[in-house]
Amino acid sequence: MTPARRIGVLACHLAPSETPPASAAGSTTSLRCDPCSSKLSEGCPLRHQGATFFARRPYHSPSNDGSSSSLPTSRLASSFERLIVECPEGEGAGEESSEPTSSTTTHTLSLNPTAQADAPAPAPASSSITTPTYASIDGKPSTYARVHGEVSTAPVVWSMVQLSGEPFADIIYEKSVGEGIAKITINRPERRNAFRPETIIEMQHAFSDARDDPNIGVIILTGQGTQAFCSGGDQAVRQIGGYVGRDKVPRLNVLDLQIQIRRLPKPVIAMVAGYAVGGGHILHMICDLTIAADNAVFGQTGPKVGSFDAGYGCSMMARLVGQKKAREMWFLARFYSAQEALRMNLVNTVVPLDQLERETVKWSREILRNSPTAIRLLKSSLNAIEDGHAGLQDLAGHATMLFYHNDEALEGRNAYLEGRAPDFSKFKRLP
Ligand SMILES: CC(C)(COP(=O)(O)OP(=O)(O)OC[C@H]1O[C@@H](n2cnc3c(N)ncnc32)[C@H](O)[C@@H]1OP(=O)(O)O)[C@@H](O)C(=O)NCCC(=O)NCCSC(=O)c1cc(O)c2ccccc2c1O
Repeated sequence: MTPARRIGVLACHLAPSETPPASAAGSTTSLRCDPCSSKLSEGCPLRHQGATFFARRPYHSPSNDGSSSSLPTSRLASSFERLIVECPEGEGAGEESSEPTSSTTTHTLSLNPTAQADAPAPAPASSSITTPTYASIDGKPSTYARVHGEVSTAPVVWSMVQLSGEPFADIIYEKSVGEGIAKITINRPERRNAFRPETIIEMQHAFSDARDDPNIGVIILTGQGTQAFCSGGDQAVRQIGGYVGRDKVPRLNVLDLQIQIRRLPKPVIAMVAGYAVGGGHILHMICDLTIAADNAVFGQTGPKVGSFDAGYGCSMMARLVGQKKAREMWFLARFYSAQEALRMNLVNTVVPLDQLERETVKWSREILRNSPTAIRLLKSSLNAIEDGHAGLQDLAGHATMLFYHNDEALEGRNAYLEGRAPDFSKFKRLP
């Protein structure tokens, strides 16, 4: 029998005495296939290779049946033929261990009695798919990792958003149900998601809504389909002076969108499949993070089509890839694979195309766990040194917002409204 592969086993809180029953059905009803959510007990119809399984109950909650055992925080690996559950004697089994340790009990459950005994084991998951959330000094989960647990990669339930006014024609705007993620999708796949003035105006409305919605903490920007994130300005509507929309006014309004994304006090993640070229390449660079599918292609085309973005398109790029490489990208206008882009620091990670949204959502959820004010200030601070007066103005605005939560600020306002001199004497002048 080919042994089932373990993709990575985290701490399992099943006590050694709690041996899972020989039938998988009873013990695995709360476990679901990570990519497709099918119940482990029923088998994954898509037979995802090397899928991880995870328990749906929240971490550290009592089990639904009222028993006192805490949730198995394991990320369980399975080949669908068999499920291996490693149960350490104590807490804190090592992650990614290849062999059971002496303090580990291994339970093997037969999941699919009809499976071929000599069926090939699934390929091990690429390390880029399961971006490790927590490193530790000894391979064992740190206290922080145990408290926070793994980030869920369960699929998001998206709900379409329609704002007042005309329905969106060039974009799709969605929000996750019960989570703080918004997704803006350029929806012109027949033009490789090239943007025209109307596309940009719709994106501006959606970004503005996501900025103002206090429930939204992360925004994903992407393109419809797998062929392109965005191929830049629609050359078919480019005329003298800019790109022309229904109102016949030539515009370069993507420049306003760049500023909007840059100034938005929430992280924006570019989720890139296929081509991110021309003005589309600059859009992904402006985003705070870029998650690339392995079919992604990056590059500038401007010099080939008689255009250039000498604003963020140059300064941002030079910061990301360095001056020499930026000159290469612009002067030669070559295209670069996702792996090359990773090596050039243009993107944060590369994942298989079919894992793209899953990984992007995982990153989003990881951000959403953290302090929104810390994230807000960090984005502004990371921008500030590059953005000169505008960057300082943005950072200073956040300082004012925080000060407005403070009694000292309220004393000033109250004194004014009450027609008296403010008494700031009780506020300490800290070192
Ligand atoms: C993106 C491609 C490399 C994809 O190649 P592929 O072979 O996969 O697909 P096709 O070439 O057959 O494309 C399918 C279909 O889409 C049309 N299309 C694709 N991109 C565009 C586009 N940008 N504009 C208009 N139409 C586009 C294509 O014509 C096909 O249509 P059919 O009817 O024939 O089916 C490749 O398509 C490609 O290289 N595209 C052009 C990329 C490009 O040059 N973009 C513009 C760069 S300039 C720019 O974006 C820009 C915009 C601004 O607003 C600025 C503002 C201020 C300063 C600078 C700006 C700026 O530089």
